[in-house]
Amino acid sequence: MTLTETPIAGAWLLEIQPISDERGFFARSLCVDTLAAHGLEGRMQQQSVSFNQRRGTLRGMHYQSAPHEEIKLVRVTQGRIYDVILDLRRDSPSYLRWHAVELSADNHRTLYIPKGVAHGFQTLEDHSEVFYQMAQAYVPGHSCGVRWDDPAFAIDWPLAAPILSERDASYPSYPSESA
Ligand SMILES: Cc1cn([C@H]2C[C@H](O)[C@@H](COP(=O)(O)OP(=O)(O)O[C@H]3O[C@H](C)C(=O)[C@H](O)[C@H]3O)O2)c(=O)[nH]c1=O
Repeated sequence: MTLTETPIAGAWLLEIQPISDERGFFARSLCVDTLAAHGLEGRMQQQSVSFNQRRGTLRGMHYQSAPHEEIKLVRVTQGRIYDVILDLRRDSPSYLRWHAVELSADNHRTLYIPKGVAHGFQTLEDHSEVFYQMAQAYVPGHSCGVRWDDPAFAIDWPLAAPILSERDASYPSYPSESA
């Protein structure tokens, strides 16, 4: 498994190193000690799955508010997504910067998302399934979000007219004094 830091401080891309033979391959996709050696948390509390019927579905941009901020590992077990992380940590050198990575069942990539960084994605294929592991539990009252299309972030999404939940379509604009 290799780790590459993204332009968002503390967010890392984990890639497998397949060991192939005539049957196919085997690969390590998560190692607590390897993450710890990079100062990252590998011990997860919960895992979830998000199934998305149609290409163009957009979920995000979500995070959990203090004191329940969450560390998240995201990968794709079916299909392909355009995965976006957005730094909302005011003290971060990458504050208000966003970064996108294509995650797919074929590339087996995992994104490590630190506390304070919002997450979202848009599916690039029908029937795309996203697998999450979180180091902190889900707390409904602390589930927050910012607008996918807020000019304060100017995130480039691949497909127009996304399929959105009512909630994701109705977040307020990011307060300009914060920007
Ligand atoms: C996240 C979550 C949701 N739920 C319930 C709440 C709703 O009744 C239902 C759907 O929730 P929501 O519309 O918030 O699901 P998504 O829009 O996929 O939210 C997720 O999408 C973005 C991209 C993420 O990074 C997070 O994993 C998460 O916020 O599942 C739970 O019971 N447990 C949970 O951990």
